[in-house]
This record gives sequence, C-alpha cells and structure tokens, in this order.
Amino acid sequence: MDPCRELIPHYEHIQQNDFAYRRHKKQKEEEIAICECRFNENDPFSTCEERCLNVLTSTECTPGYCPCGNYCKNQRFQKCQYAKTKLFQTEGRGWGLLADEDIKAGQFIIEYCGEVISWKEARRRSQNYENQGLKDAYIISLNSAESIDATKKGSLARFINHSCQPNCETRKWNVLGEIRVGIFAKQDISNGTELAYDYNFEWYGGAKVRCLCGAATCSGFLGAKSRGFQEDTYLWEDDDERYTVEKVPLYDSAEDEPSSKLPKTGNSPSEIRMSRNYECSSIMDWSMEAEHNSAALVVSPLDSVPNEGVLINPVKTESCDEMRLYCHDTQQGFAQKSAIQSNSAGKKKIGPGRKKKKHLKHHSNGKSKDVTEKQVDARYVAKLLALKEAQEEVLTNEELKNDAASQLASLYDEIRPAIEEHERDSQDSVATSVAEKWIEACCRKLKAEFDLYFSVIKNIACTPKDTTDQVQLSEVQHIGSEVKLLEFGET
Ligand SMILES: C[S@@+](CC[C@H](N)C(=O)[O-])C[C@H]1O[C@@H](n2cnc3c(N)ncnc32)[C@H](O)[C@@H]1O
Repeated sequence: MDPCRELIPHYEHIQQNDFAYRRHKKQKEEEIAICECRFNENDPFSTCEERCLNVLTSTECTPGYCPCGNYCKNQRFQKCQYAKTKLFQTEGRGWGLLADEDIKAGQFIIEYCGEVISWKEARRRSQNYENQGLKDAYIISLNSAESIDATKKGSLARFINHSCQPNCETRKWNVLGEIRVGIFAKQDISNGTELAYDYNFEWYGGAKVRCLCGAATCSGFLGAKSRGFQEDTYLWEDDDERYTVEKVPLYDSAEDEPSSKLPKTGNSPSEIRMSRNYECSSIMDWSMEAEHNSAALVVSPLDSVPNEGVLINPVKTESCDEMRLYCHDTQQGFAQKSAIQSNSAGKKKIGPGRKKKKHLKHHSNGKSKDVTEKQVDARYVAKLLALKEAQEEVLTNEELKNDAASQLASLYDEIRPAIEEHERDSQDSVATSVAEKWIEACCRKLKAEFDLYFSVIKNIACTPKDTTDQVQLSEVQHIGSEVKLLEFGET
C-alpha cells in the first residue's frame, strides 16, 4: 500500500453515485436511445465513437440495446473506463491528481462520484462542513435541483484541484436515464501532469480562498468570477486613500477563516449575526439562491480592521444626521412620513428614527466602499413645498419610481430560472431576450429615479417652501448624484 495513503483524510471510495436521498432512476424502455452504429471489424470507427448519435448527444448506449453489442465503446461511465491517474501532495492545495499515462484531448478521465443530494441538503451540508472547519469543498452541481457531495463518499475525482487555466473540464452525460458528471481532457495531457479543471466556484460569503493554481490568467481567489464574489467586490476609485490593500487579510484556506478569529468577548447582537452569516460557503459550479440579506456582505471600513485576522467587524451604526431627507427604502419612506422628530438642538429631523447601517463592499484588491442606498423621502419633500402642482409632481414621480422598482423585482423573479440555469451550465451568456428585458427594466427604473430626483431638486430650488409644518430648508447641496439636505431650521 502507498505509505502516503494513510495521510489521506478518510473518505469512502465509490465508483457509482450514491443515492441515499432518492431512488436511482430506472430507465424506461421508451426512453432508451438506440444508435445506428454497426460493428464492422474492418472499420475501427464503426462502433459508437464520434459519429455515434448517442455520443453526439452525450448519452451512453444502453447494454442490450446497442446494435454493436459487446463492441460498443459508448459505455465508459458504466464500465468505469477511466484513465490511469495517481494521487500526489501539492504545495498549499492539499492533495491533487496526476495523469499516470499520456491522455488524449477529449478523453474521458474519471467520473466525479459522490452522494446525490438535493440543493437544500447541499446548502445545509456545506454550512455544516464549514462550521466543522473542513477547508476543502467537494460539492458540485449536478442539475437544476441536485448536487453531488464527494466529501464523505467519492471517487479519485474528488482530489482534482481547480485551475484558472485548466487542462480538463467537466461534462454531463446521460447514463441510463441519470445525469452523471465526468472529467474530460481539454487537451493532450502528458504522463505526470497534474489534472485540473475550472471549478466555476460560486462564492456566497465566508472565507475567500486564495487560488494557488499559478496560471498567468489566475483570477486570484476561488470563485472570483462568481456573481456572489463580484457583487461583494467591485471596482473602486484608485485614488481613494481611505482603504489600503495592506490592511486586507488574505486567507490561504478555510483554516484561516475569519470567523474563527472574531473577537471572543463582548459580542454585540450584530456581531453574532455577522459571524453566523459569515458561515456561508463556496460551492463548485453551484448556483444556489444567494441570500441577499447575508450579513457577510455588511462589513466595517477596512480602516478599522486590524492588520491581522479579523475581516469582519460588528456592523457599524451611526446617527442619522444624513437621513433627514432620506428613507431606507421607498416603502419605509411612506410609512415614515410622519416620523418628524426634534433633535437635541430643537431642530426638526425626519427619517426612520433608527440607526443607519453602512454597507461596505470589498473589491478583490481589498478596498471597500460605502454602498448604503439612499432614497429621498418624497412624501416629506412634498410636504415642504407650498405649490400643490409641485407636490403632485414629486408624488407622481415617486409613484412611477416605485412602479418601475416593483416591475424590476417581478421581472427578476420571472427570469431567475434562466439566470440560474445559465450559471449552472457555465454558458458564456444568458439569452439575449432575457438580457434585453433586464436592461430595459433597469433603464426604466433608473430613468424613474432620475425623474424623481430631478423634480425634487427643481421644486425645492424653484418653488416657495411650505412653512406650515414649521420646517424650513436652509441649504440644499448636491453631492455627486445625491441631494443632501443639510439643515432644517425652525421658523
Ligand atoms: C475538490 S477539493 C480538491 C482536493 C483537495 N486538494 C484535497 O486535498 O482533498 C477542493 C479543495 O481543494 C483546494 N483547492 C483546489 N484547487 C485549489 C487552488 N487552485 N488553489 C487553492 N486551493 C485549491 C480548496 O481547498 C478546495 O476547496
């Protein structure tokens, strides 16, 4: 026995997927696809190869039904016709798998086997594994509803590492009515070369694992191309000195995950919520619904991050001086129309009367930006205006803006299956019709917002103020695209 094998973390070796959660599908006779190949001993390509109708549709021939009988070459998953491979220990990436013979481009190398589980179960397990401190992720997407978990049971494919410039790829095949995932060579691979494919990791929060694939085109982190990762990080003005790259802790592995380094004492409720939510994880090629409320995205400025360790600080809250004119969102804005309060200086303030959270997003270069979404409280602004027409204009624009926002939200629900399908199958782009609809709805919403803000600015600047509610605008400033009401004075 290979002496290294003892060091390999325990898992059960299987050569077929394990169906603990549902029954293995039984192929119905009418579903069996029969090709038109005929075995001809003088033609080596006559038996179920590139020209075979089943091969062309990534479907394996069904034994007993293939016209080539025992000569059929299109039962590679079923017969475990794997390439020769060998385990080895990498530097910094745990175990990896080597080609133990020359492999041809397109060749089937090995099946990715594991436990077939629902997405819901995959999500639960992935969080559990992360809680247990497992640093390696072995769950991959199987189809729109299921995943394969090779954490406890799997084939040698579970040891294949990720590369941003891979020599292998995953392909899904229909085998006797079940979809199975195989690792195939993208190019000729010579004996002794490490096998790697692009995980298409979907990152949902938690530790960002630095990618050590070494490719010239490496994207830096596992999952860096995924939507979750990109939403959490985005381009940031380079000249902003508030955030420095040096202060960003980098994690080589989940071993270093920040949740374990969160301050142990004095956790505020928000800290606890943060650390819980931080236990989201990354899944290979797996596009689950993102938790939009994930507090993992809500972090304090990197200024406040110690040089080592803690990535997340408690959610910083601050008083709502800036909130006089703004409400958290439109619905709240309506609900809060009467929330006019006096502050200690006797000045009138409007707003939710609660603290505002700052949402800071990280860029992959480690910088962060406050992305709190500010919304004008149109009802309140309208109350400040003396002219009925001006009030109506602002309120109508507010209504149009709300309509556009809810249309966008329902469109998202409508097209979400298409987007998720696209992400799962790693297609280059979503259907043009979907993209067009989305862009159109976004533009409509942006225009409605612009119209609203424009009418607010115009009417505040050009119409007399209503003094009946004893509130007076003393100064209106434009800061970027935002309107900021700086001070309210009593009349
Ligand atoms: C499916 S496992 C691969 C086998 C794993 N190396 C092992 O020892 O079991 C996936 C995990 O390997 C590690 N890994 C794979 N590719 C990596 C890469 N390019 N850079 C850093 N870590 C990698 C990550 O911890 C990832 O979660």
